[in-house]
Amino acid sequence: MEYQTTLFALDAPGTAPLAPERRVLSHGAWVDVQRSWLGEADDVFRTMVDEVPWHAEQRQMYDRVVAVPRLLHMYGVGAPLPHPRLAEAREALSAHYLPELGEPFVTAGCCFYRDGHDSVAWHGDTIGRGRNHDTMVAIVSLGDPRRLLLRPREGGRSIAVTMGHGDLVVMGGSCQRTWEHAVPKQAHAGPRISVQFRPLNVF
Ligand SMILES: O=C(O)CCC(=O)C(=O)O
Ligand SMILES: [Fe+2]
Repeated sequence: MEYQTTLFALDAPGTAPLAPERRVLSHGAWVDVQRSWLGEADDVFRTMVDEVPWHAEQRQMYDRVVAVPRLLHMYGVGAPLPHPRLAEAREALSAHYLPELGEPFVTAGCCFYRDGHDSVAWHGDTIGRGRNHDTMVAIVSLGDPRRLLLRPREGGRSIAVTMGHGDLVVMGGSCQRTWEHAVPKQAHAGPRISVQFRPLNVF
């Protein structure tokens, strides 16, 4: 019986068919959202907590060195991902977005937000191609829900997208250069992992 269950689980498609809903923003930016997309999200989360070689980073802020408030690991081009569902997810995203993106997703940047104190400040992923060209960053979220805030660089109202367990959120078009995003601190939050799939030369 155990054996059968395992076989079925392995046979099951890892991810639901991709049919995200698009929210068109100003300046040629957009976000796609598909709730509960990733298969076996619980198992992917647990595996990542235990097996990703998480490390802390520090950065210079004016005259001080401060801890980056989250743990990080980057799976570069060709690096095996820590769970087969993630490899499937990347393939499915590459296939679905290829006509629009023109290239595959090849890297997987991972962030571990240990609790509500961990966060990421306002920024765009503008190192490399995202500085001057349209591109995409596809985020799979695992664990506790957190808010992704987005705001136009020129000023204007921000929008919030809650990223829940297994949800897919794709930032596309000019989003990295005409908008900024952040994951703000919040009073109460359990652990959350974010996996960000990016094309070559987008950081
Ligand atoms: O936590 C997230 O999903 C977003 C992280 C992010 O924006 C980044 O690492 O560039
Ligand atoms: Fe980012």
